[in-house]
Amino acid sequence: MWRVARFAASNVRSSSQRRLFSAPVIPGACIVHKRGADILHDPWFNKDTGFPLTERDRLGLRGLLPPRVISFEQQYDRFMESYRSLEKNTQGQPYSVVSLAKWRILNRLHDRNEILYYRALIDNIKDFAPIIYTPTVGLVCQNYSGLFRRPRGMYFSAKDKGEMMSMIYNWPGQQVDMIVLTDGSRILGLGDLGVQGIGIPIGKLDMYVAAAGINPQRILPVMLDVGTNNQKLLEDPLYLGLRQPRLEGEEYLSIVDEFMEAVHTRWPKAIVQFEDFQMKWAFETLLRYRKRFCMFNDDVQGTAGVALAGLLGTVRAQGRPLSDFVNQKIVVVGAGSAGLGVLNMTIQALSRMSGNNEIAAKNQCYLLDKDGLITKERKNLDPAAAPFAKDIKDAEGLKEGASLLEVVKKLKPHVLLGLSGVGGIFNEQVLRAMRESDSPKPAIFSMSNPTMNAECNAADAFKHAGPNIVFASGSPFENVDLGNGKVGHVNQANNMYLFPGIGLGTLLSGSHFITDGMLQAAAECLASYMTDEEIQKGILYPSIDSIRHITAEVGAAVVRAAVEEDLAEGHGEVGSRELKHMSKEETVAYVTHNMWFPVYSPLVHEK
Ligand SMILES: NC(=O)C1=CN([C@@H]2O[C@H](COP(=O)(O)OP(=O)(O)OC[C@H]3O[C@@H](n4cnc5c(N)ncnc54)[C@H](O)[C@@H]3O)[C@@H](O)[C@H]2O)C=CC1
Ligand SMILES: CC(=O)C(=O)O
Ligand SMILES: [Mg+2]
Repeated sequence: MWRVARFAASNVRSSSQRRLFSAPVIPGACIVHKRGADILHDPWFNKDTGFPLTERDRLGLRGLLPPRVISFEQQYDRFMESYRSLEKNTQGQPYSVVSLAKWRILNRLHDRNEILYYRALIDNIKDFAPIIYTPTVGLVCQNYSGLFRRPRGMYFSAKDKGEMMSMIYNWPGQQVDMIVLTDGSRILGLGDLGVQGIGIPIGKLDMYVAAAGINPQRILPVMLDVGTNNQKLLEDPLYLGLRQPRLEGEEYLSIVDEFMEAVHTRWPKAIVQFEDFQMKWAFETLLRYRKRFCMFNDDVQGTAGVALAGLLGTVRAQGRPLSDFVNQKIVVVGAGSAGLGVLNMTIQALSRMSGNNEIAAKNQCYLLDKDGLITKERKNLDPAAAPFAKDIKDAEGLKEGASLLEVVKKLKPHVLLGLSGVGGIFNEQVLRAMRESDSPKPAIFSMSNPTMNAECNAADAFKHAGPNIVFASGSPFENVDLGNGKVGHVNQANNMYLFPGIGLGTLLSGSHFITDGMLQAAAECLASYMTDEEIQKGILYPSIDSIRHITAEVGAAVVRAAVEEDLAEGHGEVGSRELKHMSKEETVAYVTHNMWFPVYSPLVHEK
């Protein structure tokens, strides 16, 4: 059962209290095995002009830097000034020019000085997330081969078969906690981008550092390059990946198997997040590895929890008790890894709430793909979508393959949720039809990324579907001015609100697996986070400014779920017994205490 009491408990926190949250600072000394110029060229240790004179002496840096020592705060201000002047100078230029220029300046800092980079990212997450994450990261992936200056992360290709166990030891970090892995086959809604998809693990891991406080020396973005079926890339002379069609079947799986074994051998406790795999491999690898390794699929499982939290929020926004969730008619558009993940978790929740009545739960939900409404009459029905296909007798007179417009007109759904990757399919007619929804506050979730692939934009949603809707999108949009001082609030329904907490909580619990119970606890925590006052205004998710706070809470919920399932073996000095005896507040404090925060720490040289 969903623990409804938690929703009431959430009301005691105000947004200002959340903003006051601050992470613990003061890390100890940091051991380096290099000296002199090698340190200046290592972004993990480099402090630029910030090295104190004594440290310059100790590390053989004296004379390699201009004499004046600049404080961290001055360095920070200098960077932000140059960022703001770039913003000013590029005003009015096309989106792609401006955002790529912003990405370049951030990327240069990332390559040079990670402490300063991550501090700037954490302090300006609202401005910078759209650059290092969706939508700009999509543009960066599309242009990756041209933008490439330095490698980041690791690249395992089909040509490395048999070598991965030794290759994994080429990574310079001693310990890795968090890996984000892609094969580049479905990058956001942009399709197969081959090796260029490495931008996604990099962006996701930046969010891990910023939101979850994972130490950047312990993260590893990985590209599994098994070829690409993108003809344009195969013909591009600058393309940096393998110029061959994608491996399929056993050949493909043997590459992923070898990588997973290699990772597990070197870092048995590392957590692997699978990201942006095309649907067939997303499901197959999840099934194959989730009981053997500590892994999850973000698109299937992370997205599901975020969507479910939003759907529960829409019930509260209607002024209804949560138990009314069982009466919501939900239309999901897109039957891929994300859409099916969402539907699966939603049906589980509906079913629990209606006394384990899965049939009643399924009756509330409708699924469409590129060929329209999916029913049991569908020829060549995808086995993954089959459990959600409508029995034609329960389809309210709708036919197999009915169009989106027909479905919306007939059903008058409470929720219209897009995960199709197709920009603009919630067109004017569809949105107007949502005015007839049976809900006083219909929900429109346009969750596909990046911005161009969103099913509709925020302004159109409020304009055509009316001012009463609650709106969420996968990529950020500005709030909409509805006139007369009213604001149409735009929520960002993105898995970034869960995956950092899922990874962090799993790490700190010491669990070897990520179970449905841990994922459900993460989703419940997010769902209960918003106050009734916020929800009434149509605000379903926290502001990205408080992502570190929500991540600590989600992380703690995941730890506690692992403890409940007797999977928590502890982390570092904290053993399973201590975890068992922690109260909820103590667990949050434990998680918060373990979040890394960027400050310069004294460097100590060791041979
Ligand atoms: N907001 C978030 O947190 C997340 C958003 N996404 C976004 O969701 C989108 C889909 O991702 P996946 O499910 O992994 O992709 P996928 O390729 O596995 O599935 C896409 C689905 O959309 C369907 N589709 C295509 N054209 C359609 C149309 N005209 N009408 C209805 N359905 C149509 C396809 O038949 C397929 O079932 C991507 O744009 C991705 O960026 C994915 C994960 C998280
Ligand atoms: C957000 C995300 O994971 C996606 O669009 O694929
Ligand atoms: Mg993804």
